[in-house]
Amino acid sequence: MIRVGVLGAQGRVGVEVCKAVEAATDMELVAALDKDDPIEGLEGAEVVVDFTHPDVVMGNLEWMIGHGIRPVVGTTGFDEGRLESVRGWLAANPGTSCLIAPNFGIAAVLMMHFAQQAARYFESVEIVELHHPNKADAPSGTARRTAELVSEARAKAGLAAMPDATSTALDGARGADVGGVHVHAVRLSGLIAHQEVLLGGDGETLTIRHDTMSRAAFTPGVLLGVRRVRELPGLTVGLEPLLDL
Ligand SMILES: NC(=O)C1=CN([C@@H]2O[C@H](COP(=O)(O)OP(=O)(O)OC[C@H]3O[C@@H](n4cnc5c(N)ncnc54)[C@H](OP(=O)(O)O)[C@@H]3O)[C@@H](O)[C@H]2O)C=CC1
Ligand SMILES: O=C(O)C1=N[C@H](C(=O)O)C[C@H](O)C1
Repeated sequence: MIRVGVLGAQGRVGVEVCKAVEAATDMELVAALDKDDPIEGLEGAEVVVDFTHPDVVMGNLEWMIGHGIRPVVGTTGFDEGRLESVRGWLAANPGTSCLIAPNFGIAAVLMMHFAQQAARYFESVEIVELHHPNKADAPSGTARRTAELVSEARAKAGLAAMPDATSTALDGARGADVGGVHVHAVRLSGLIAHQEVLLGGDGETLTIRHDTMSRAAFTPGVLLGVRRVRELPGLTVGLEPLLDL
């Protein structure tokens, strides 16, 4: 049995993760903590799933890694500086490991993978992410990661900057620039999490779209991460290696 803790257990995703861990025959839910619970409540856990908030996740990670707990992290807001800090904590605590995935939905991971594969064939790529209005961060972790993967694929293929003659624009009209890829964030009641990657070339376009219909969609990927994080070395970013992508 894997002894699992959940941080953010009363949140929108945390509730689903607790249910999934309790239903898994190879896991025991030993701690389900939320905002005002002392983090020491995680001490009996081998693996802890974190779905909290970008403002608190770094403190959680430093504490967990320092206590030999392996984190499986869904919380977003990671940039290269934050990932480097996590690598430092892991290096100071040999034998630990950590998985951080901007999206645990299998279809979402495939959407990112397909966008990365398609990127080198098109001169233009833009990303539109659409989420519920209670989301803390923009753009989404998934959109940021997709843009990074697309940007890397374009650089590897030697593509030039995308065509864009805009010389006058209202602030924000062209979205955020992530590695040269424009990312647009929509916040709309009624939505959960959605993304379109728009690719354009000579006289044709390709749209890759992903829709999350239920937050239960994240739990198979989270359980996979919990089962496999112990065999991963150091820091793993993204679920791709666990899906052989
Ligand atoms: N990787 C993935 O597949 C996915 C990632 N996410 C990400 O996960 C994060 C959480 O999303 P979501 O569940 O919608 O957010 P919620 O706000 O619904 O849940 C977060 C929970 O964490 C609690 N919390 C805040 N601070 C702490 C703390 N220090 N210790 C323990 N619990 C704390 C919050 O309490 P309170 O409300 O009182 O502040 C809340 O109950 C976001 O960053 C989101 O982008 C979301 C979906 C999928
Ligand atoms: O906050 C959310 O809801 C989600 N957050 C993740 C992100 O920022 O990419 C994953 C998914 O989009 C849902």
